[in-house]
Amino acid sequence: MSTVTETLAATWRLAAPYFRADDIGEVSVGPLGRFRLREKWAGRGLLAAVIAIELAIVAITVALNAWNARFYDALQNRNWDSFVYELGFFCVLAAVFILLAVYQIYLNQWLQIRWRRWMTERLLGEWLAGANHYRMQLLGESADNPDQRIAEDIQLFVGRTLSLGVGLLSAVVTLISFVGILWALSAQAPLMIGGTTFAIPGYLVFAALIYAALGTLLTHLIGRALVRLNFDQQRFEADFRVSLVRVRENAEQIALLEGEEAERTRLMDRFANVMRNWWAIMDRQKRLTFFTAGYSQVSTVFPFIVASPAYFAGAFQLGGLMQTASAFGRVENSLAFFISAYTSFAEWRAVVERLGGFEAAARAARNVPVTPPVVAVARDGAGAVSARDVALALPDGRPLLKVEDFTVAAGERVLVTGPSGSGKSTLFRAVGGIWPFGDGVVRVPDGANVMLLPQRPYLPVGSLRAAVSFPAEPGTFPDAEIAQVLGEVGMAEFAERLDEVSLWGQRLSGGEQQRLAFARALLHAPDWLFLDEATASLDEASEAALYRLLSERLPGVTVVSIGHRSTLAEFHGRTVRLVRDGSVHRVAVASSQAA
Ligand SMILES: Nc1ncnc2c1ncn2[C@@H]1O[C@H](COP(=O)(O)OP(=O)(O)OP(=O)(O)O)[C@@H](O)[C@H]1O
Repeated sequence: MSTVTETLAATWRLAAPYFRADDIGEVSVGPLGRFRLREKWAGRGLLAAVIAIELAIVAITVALNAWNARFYDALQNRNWDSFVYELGFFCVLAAVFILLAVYQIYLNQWLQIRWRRWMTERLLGEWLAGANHYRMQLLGESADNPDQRIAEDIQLFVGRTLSLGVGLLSAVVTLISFVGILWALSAQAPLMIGGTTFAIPGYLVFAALIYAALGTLLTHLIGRALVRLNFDQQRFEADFRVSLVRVRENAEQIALLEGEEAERTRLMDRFANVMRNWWAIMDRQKRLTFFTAGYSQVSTVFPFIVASPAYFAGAFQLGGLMQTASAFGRVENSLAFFISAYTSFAEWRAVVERLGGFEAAARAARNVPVTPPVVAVARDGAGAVSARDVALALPDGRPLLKVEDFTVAAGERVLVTGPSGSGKSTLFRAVGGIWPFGDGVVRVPDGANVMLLPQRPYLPVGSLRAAVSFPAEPGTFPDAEIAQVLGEVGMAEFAERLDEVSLWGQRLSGGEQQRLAFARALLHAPDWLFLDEATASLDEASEAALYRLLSERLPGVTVVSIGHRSTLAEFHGRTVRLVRDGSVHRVAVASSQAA
């Protein structure tokens, strides 16, 4: 757990960039129309308005406090005119207060959504840029559950930072204003006990300060464990949710393997963490509430107890007593800001830590490809993809594959084989530029249009058109062209259903998904096509048909395939094998003849 200064520093790092953002945003101000201005000015303007309103509200509470004295004096003196006048005065203050309260929330929410949109865009950028999301996942735990970070934590961060920040400001200003008032009241009504006057300047202030400081300290001691507990709760909830999502995504396999019981047990195990932590939170919360509830009850009468000797000694009227009680309450309230804000403060700290951790993980992942030793991709391969003296390693540094010479000239067709786990897919990842772990340079021709088809193609949720066009936007390819390639890969019946929205990744059979991936390749027409067991789910005849289709439709394309089937060799000019060499594998035959 970080210290308070670390939390504040982390908050600053997270929050400040928005208020310095130079991108142009649009602000619509009701009937005044729309304005285009830099986002930082929209943010700063809204923040200034929120703060100004908060300060105006404090000014109204000060005015109400003075009104208290006059109003209760009017009641005590049975002064009708004064009573009516004060009622009118109150109505004016109340009307202004209502207006301020409404716009305080409205402008606050406006700022929240602009700030959140900006942060979401930035974090999404950091996460998705240059395959960073993939590297972050490889690097491990510190960036767990990015969905929660981006969807939930940003919202909480913006909301809590504003409410705590503005609340703190309001508490400080209120404190200063009412300490002044209480000080003046202490002079007006000195402390009298048993007929003796004690000349303690500002005794009401000290009574309020000691009372509130004691409350804050005890709250901190009882409630501080909640920081860790809230942090863990969010994590356990997210783990549970992710496990549920995985069941949904793998419903078919779980059903076929009758793995429901195992899944139920696993899910309930995850939920047990949620429960255990929840019980710990309940226990802490109970102790804290015992204290805070008791404290707030005592607070109702405490100022009267402190000020009553002066009242009963006749040092001031009912108005003075009520004003004292109200000022006392304000001082104590603003000092005890942390008491009521304790839980949200704890939650906020947890959010700041998670977001800070996520940003740090994104930075670390971004640095991996630029901190040697790395596997770099140079776009200077003269007509060939080549890896010479490249060592591929696992993310933890363990060596995986030695590549003395792996060269594929443009137009070649090469099959890569080797035992499971020898590093074939990892070799492709290195060529694709997403595997920086290891040492050496992979050279790819400048401007080469490379496409990789994995065994399980990714099909985004949406229309079939979007699925087949990915990674291009739907609409990039004319429907007629999509229909044609679908027909060519043996999926003619789907040409009518391009608008249909579905979880295509779950609905289509494994073989259909692989056909769809080939359709995608035909649409994008790359110069270099890397197929990682991309036909493994198809029967041999269909596999042969797809390879023949590739030759016809993309005659110049270079094809590098990973595959285990011997029948694949006939579609390739040569085979490259990965063989075991001690504890690692190496590319053994750089250019054997076709098997
Ligand atoms: N993110 C990772 N963290 C740790 N180990 C990994 C990671 N990714 C891959 N590996 C390991 O690296 C080795 C090579 O994996 P790779 O997928 O390249 O093998 P492969 O030759 O393509 O295997 P297969 O033929 O079974 O698909 C495997 O032992 C795998 O467990």
